[in-house]
Amino acid sequence: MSNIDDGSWGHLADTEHFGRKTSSSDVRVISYNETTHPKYVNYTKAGHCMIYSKQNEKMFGLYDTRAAVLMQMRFDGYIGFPGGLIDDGENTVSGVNRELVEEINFDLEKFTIKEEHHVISHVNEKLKLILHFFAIEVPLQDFEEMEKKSLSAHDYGNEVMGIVRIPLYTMGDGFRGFPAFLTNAFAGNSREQLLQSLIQRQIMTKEEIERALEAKAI
Ligand SMILES: O=c1[nH]cnc2c1ncn2[C@H]1C[C@H](O)[C@@H](COP(=O)(O)OP(=O)(O)O)O1
Ligand SMILES: [Mn+2]
Ligand SMILES: [Mn+2]
Ligand SMILES: [Mn+2]
Repeated sequence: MSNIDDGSWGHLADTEHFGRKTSSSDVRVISYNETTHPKYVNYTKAGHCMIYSKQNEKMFGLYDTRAAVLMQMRFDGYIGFPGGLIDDGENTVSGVNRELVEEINFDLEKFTIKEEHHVISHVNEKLKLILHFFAIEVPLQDFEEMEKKSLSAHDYGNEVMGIVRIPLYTMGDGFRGFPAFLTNAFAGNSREQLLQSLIQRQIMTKEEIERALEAKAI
C-alpha cells in the first residue's frame, strides 16, 4: 500500500486538494475574459490541452478510429490531459506551454498553444480553482512524433506515468472500446472537457456520446 498512508502529504500538501474528486455541481463555465477579473486574482489557475489528429483508419479493418487523441495516466492514477498549474504571475498560455514541455516534451518550435486554441474554462468556487482547457489539432505524423518524444519528457515516470490514445470506437458488445474507456477515473473535469471537445470538433455526435455513457458491460 502507499508508503504515506497516515493522511500526511509531505510536500504535496499544498496542492493535493486540487486533485480531489469534485462533483460537476462544484464547477461552472466561466468566460476566458471573466477569469481575468480582479476577484479571481487569488484563485489558483490550471490549464490543460487536448492534442488530437483526425484520422479515418479502420482498427482491425472494423472500427472507425476517428481521431488520435492524447491523454495521460497520471501519478495519482487518474486519466487526464497534459497540462498543469499556472505559476503565480505566469501568463496562462505560457504556463500551459511550459507544462506541455515538462510533461510530454512538446516541441514549441513546431506548435505553441495560443488563446485561439482556448475551448472552455470552468471555475470551482469552493477550491478557488479555475480550469482552462485548450485543444489543438495537429497532423497525424506530428502526433506520432509527439508520442515518441513524450518518453523523454522531464516529468515522464513521475507526474506522467505514460500517455494513452483513446479508443473512440465501440465494439460488437456495445461496451468495449470507448464506453469501457469512460469507466476510468478522470482528473478534474477532464472527462467533461473530452466529451464536449469530441462533439465540438465533430469527432463524435452527441447521440453517440450519450449511447456510450449509457452502455454497460455484458
Ligand atoms: O486534464 C485535466 N483537466 C482538468 N483538470 C485537471 C486535469 N488534470 C488535472 N486536473 C485538475 C486536478 C489537478 O490537481 C489540478 C492541477 O493539474 P495537474 O496537472 O495535477 O498540475 P501539475 O501538472 O502538477 O502542475 O487540475
Ligand atoms: Mn505538470
Ligand atoms: Mn499536469
Ligand atoms: Mn506544474
